[in-house]
Amino acid sequence: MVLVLGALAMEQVANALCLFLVALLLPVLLLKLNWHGGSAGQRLPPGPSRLPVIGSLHHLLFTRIPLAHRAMAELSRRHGAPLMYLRLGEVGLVVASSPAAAQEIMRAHDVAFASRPWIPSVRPAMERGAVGLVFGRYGALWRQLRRISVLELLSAKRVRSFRRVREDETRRLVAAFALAAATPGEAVNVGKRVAALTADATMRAMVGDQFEWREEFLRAIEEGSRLVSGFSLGDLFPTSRLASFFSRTAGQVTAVQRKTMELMDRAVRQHEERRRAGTTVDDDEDILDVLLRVHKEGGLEVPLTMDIIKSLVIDLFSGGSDTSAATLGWAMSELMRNPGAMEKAQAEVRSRLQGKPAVTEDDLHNLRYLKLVIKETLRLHPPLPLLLPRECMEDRKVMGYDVPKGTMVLVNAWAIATDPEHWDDADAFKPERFEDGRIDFKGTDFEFIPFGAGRRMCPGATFALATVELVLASLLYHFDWELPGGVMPGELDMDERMGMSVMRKNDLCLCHVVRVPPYV
Ligand code: HEM
Repeated sequence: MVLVLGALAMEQVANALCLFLVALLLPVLLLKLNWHGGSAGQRLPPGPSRLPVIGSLHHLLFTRIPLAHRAMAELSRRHGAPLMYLRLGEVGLVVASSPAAAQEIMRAHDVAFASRPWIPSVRPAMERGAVGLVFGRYGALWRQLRRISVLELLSAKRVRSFRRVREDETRRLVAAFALAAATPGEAVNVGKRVAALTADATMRAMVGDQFEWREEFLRAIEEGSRLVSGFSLGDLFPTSRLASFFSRTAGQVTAVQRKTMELMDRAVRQHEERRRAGTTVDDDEDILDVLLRVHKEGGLEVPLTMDIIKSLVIDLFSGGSDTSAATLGWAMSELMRNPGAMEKAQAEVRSRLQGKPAVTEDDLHNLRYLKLVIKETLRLHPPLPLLLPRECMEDRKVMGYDVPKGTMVLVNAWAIATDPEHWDDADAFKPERFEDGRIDFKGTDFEFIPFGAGRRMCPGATFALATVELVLASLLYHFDWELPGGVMPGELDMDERMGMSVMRKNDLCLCHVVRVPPYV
């Protein structure tokens, strides 16, 4: 199953129902639970004070900062705790908010933190065998899926093989915007159109051009992500039967999982029929084709079941689509707020292409400034600001503190990448700061880790950048953009909302004129 636990959505943690239920359950839980702040002799990392039963939850709620990465950054700053301990209900949580803390977790102790937690909302779905890459526990199956993903499914060669899909989808987007430009002054919803493009391009790469159940699939994925991107009451109190009685999330997650697996079944049948009919050409394989071939060839250390194959495809789709859309939305927003950077990026792409009718992937190599714009966007707006949760598999000492086995661990990549201690003018959008090529997002510079680091680092960066670069270059090449209604650049709101990734809260609607007409 593809459920991406993007991060803790504070809106959900704080939702009224949860609070009401906590209040209702408090007396019962107080009798039932034995609150403690760590075993005797343990030296937990510092952090805010903890109350019986609810632990540190009240601190997160009272910061009144709706998004978890910002609330946790504020708490970590307030308590001077680059490695911070929180207790959310019964769940022990450690948050790393400095490059040194991140490096200890993802490099020095990488194996010990290489698993993912199965919170009660997702556990039933996982235990039914729907384990893919994102939620896979560290072990032989995960290692094998990781190897197949890195070497076969998301390799540079495979990503190149989807070039036609990306260029085709981008051409369609540009043609649609060119048509819309015929009505001067009318704003187009850039964010929404770009999200549809990344969904379609990713879906075509995963299951081919003929998947007829697009809408149903997208709806199910969105619902699944909504359900697992926050903590339900049952997740906060996993040992309480009362809490799990009130929490319906696990049942809802299982229902969504059934739906997505059923839709994937149809895709598998379609692919098998095509293969039997001999119409699949190796050069033209989509990701599902590759997995079915690997399955048929056999000889794997851990045999792949059909459920695992379907879960992996769903994982790659959910991992890949929203994150790229979010990056594009934020990149366009930052360029609109920073006309100097917009002008420079447009001048670069226009001077390199010299009036060609379309941007192709061959043109991207030369677009140096565009790549800096994308890096700076990922610094200020990492789509997964807390990466994905890890779980400590054995008692560990990190930065001199005890991290007990079973603790959930988050790395606040956003806090690290916007910390004035490590970045000059940290909040400003300055692509030039990456000009000297000293810092990259490959997982070795711990002050900039939008794709994570270590064994669980994102395997999809090449896939993502191929789409983001082509679409952004095309939007800047063909059109000039303006904020509607006389809004000044500095007035464009940058409010965030938590979905599968951290997206713009409000649609990015822009007016545009055609500068270089596309070839239609
Ligand atoms: C701008 C785009 C993207 C960003 C910023 C991003 C970021 C991340 C991050 C932060 C993680 C967690 C890393 C960790 O725990 O250390 C992750 C994991 C993952 N990503 Fe991405 N990602 C992007 C695009 C993609 C794409 C395009 C795909 C696939 C087509 C993908 C597939 C995955 C998978 C499968 C995992 C789980 C890996 C594992 O647990 O072993 N991502 N990504």
